[in-house]
Amino acid sequence: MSIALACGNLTKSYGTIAALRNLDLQLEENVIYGLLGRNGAGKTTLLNIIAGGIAADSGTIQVNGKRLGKRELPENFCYVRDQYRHFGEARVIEALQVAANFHPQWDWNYARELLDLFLVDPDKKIRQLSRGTQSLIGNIVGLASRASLTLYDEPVLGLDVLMRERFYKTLLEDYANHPRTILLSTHLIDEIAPVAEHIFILESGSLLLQDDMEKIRMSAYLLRGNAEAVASFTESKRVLYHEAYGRGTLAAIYEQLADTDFRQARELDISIEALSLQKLFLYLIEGGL
Ligand SMILES: Nc1ncnc2c1ncn2[C@@H]1O[C@H](COP(=O)(O)OP(=O)(O)OP(=O)(O)O)[C@@H](O)[C@H]1O
Repeated sequence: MSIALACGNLTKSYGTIAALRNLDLQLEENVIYGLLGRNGAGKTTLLNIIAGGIAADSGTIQVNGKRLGKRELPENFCYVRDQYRHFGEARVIEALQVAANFHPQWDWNYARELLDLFLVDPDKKIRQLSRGTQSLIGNIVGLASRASLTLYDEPVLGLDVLMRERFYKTLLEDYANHPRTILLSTHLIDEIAPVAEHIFILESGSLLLQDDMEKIRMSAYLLRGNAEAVASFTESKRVLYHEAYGRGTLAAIYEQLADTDFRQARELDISIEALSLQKLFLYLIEGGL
């Protein structure tokens, strides 16, 4: 696998606020990534720096092995955020024409299909559209640009559940036919779990956890049982969070469990339940590491 994007030791502060702290992050070619983090974790700052919108205080960004200069844009990339509401008086079709000029792999047939699919009237003025429909224009640009590196900042913000599902389904279908590197930042954590192949969790400008979604599914568990039994079971395991209740203990762990572990848990009368990505996120943030 080759590396599409590598951020090395990125640091960015706004006055006394450290938005990114020595962040290292790599994206492999043709993988869908999820970027999670609570408000103010540094997600938008990271995406803006990669997209050349703001400069990092220090650190490097390499795209396909080539180091980017300050505010230099990656080649063949697309950054989708809520900028379309600033197009105000322009019509949807005019905004797409502007986007098409910037993206060498732009597919007009596909863009028209997407306008139909997402029920967006190309002749409407952008200011006449609802907030959710304005977000959809960005998503149409992200899809139709077919850029080899696409960054989405909160692409489903303001979309109803039907349009969110439709967006993720369309993204996956198009990605299967036109593989590319995609980084999606979102607060709707459980919706990203079936879409992303690898997850980054940012907290206070640093990576708290990153792993393949498959590994996360096989490693995030919630245990409940007698306090001593849980303590003995988790002795050499990565415990994210634990809490006493009555005479028992609840523990969230991050560890791939073997058959022998499940057998031991049964013998110790410990219940094991898989944690959703959202629950894992909550325990990580609440419990630290
Ligand atoms: N232009 C700015 N001036 C001052 N502080 C800023 C600026 N932009 C971001 N910050 C601060 O930097 C930190 C990271 O912000 P950032 O917008 O990157 O977080 P985020 O993870 O995208 O948050 P959210 O999920 O709420 O959009 C926050 O503490 C924020 O207040």
